[in-house]
Amino acid sequence: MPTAPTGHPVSVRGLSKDYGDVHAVRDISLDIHRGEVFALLGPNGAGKTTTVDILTGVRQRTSGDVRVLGHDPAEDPREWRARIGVVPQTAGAYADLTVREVVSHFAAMYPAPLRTEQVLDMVGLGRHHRTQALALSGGQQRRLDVAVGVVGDPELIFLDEPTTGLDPVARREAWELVRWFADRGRTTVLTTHYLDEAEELAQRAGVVVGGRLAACAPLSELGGRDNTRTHVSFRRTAALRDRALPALPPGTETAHDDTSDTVTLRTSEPSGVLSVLLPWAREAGSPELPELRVYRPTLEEIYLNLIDRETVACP
Ligand SMILES: Nc1ncnc2c1ncn2[C@@H]1O[C@H](COP(=O)(O)OP(=O)(O)OP(=O)(O)O)[C@@H](O)[C@H]1O
Repeated sequence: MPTAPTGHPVSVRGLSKDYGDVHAVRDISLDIHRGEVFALLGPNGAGKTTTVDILTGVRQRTSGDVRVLGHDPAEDPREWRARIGVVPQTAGAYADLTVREVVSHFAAMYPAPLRTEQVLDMVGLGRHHRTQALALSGGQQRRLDVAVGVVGDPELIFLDEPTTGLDPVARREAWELVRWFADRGRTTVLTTHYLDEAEELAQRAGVVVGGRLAACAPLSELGGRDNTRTHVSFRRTAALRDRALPALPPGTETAHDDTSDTVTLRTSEPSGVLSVLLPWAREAGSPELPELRVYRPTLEEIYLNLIDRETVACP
């Protein structure tokens, strides 16, 4: 049964999952677009793995409507399973086989798999193809999980924290692999705690908090990031402490952190702020403003601010 060409590879409406009294996923609505890398972000225990497990047919939902490549994963049809690739959070337990044998074994389950050697090279295990899987290091084992998950050349790939435990070189190899699939028009759902990884790879992200979708947007717009103001901050010297701030450009917001005695000015006119701030400091006998910083909030700061958001839908 083919997917409707206009349909999204993943479409979720009102998804909820309870484990007894624990409401792990609450009323999530989400569309993942064809060909995109979609990052699923959120703190520990937020409900990301539960969501991925439902989308991949590993767990049953409590309520809601879910379509993955046009099918309900709860029905788990065999030909549908061959079209998705899954790298679960927990590492696979491979029998007493070499790395090459493990990947070949999984490749044989798919109608049109990638070449085993190619996949091993892509995950950086080419040199280790004769090594017993049980003898691999933790990071190498993780690379083998990735190889097993993608060897079927899937249309849709679920990667649940694929780079946890990988060294920086291996992480970048994993990123290359995600990009390689994206270039082939494949769709990827990437769960990660690494915001730099999301920023490198994903076009859009959903932030799950307490089982709810707290934000869903292109990475560049997440949490209103595109509209965020520039922050101008400095530590007050004794000379500045008792002086009122100068007249700042209209709309500038002022905040003060008592612990560090730091003033932060949020503005859409950072040059205008500096042009009145610096003469003001000079006149006060403090020509250098200690710890002067001019910056836009990072993705991490935006993410941390999102934790208290209301539920949103993700069209
Ligand atoms: N099999 C289970 N039985 C009972 N509760 C569960 C089960 N699996 C998960 N939970 C609970 O459901 C909630 C969501 O867990 P889940 O593993 O989906 O979170 P997560 O966002 O993937 O977390 P992490 O980032 O730590 O992997 C947590 O409160 C967790 O304790």
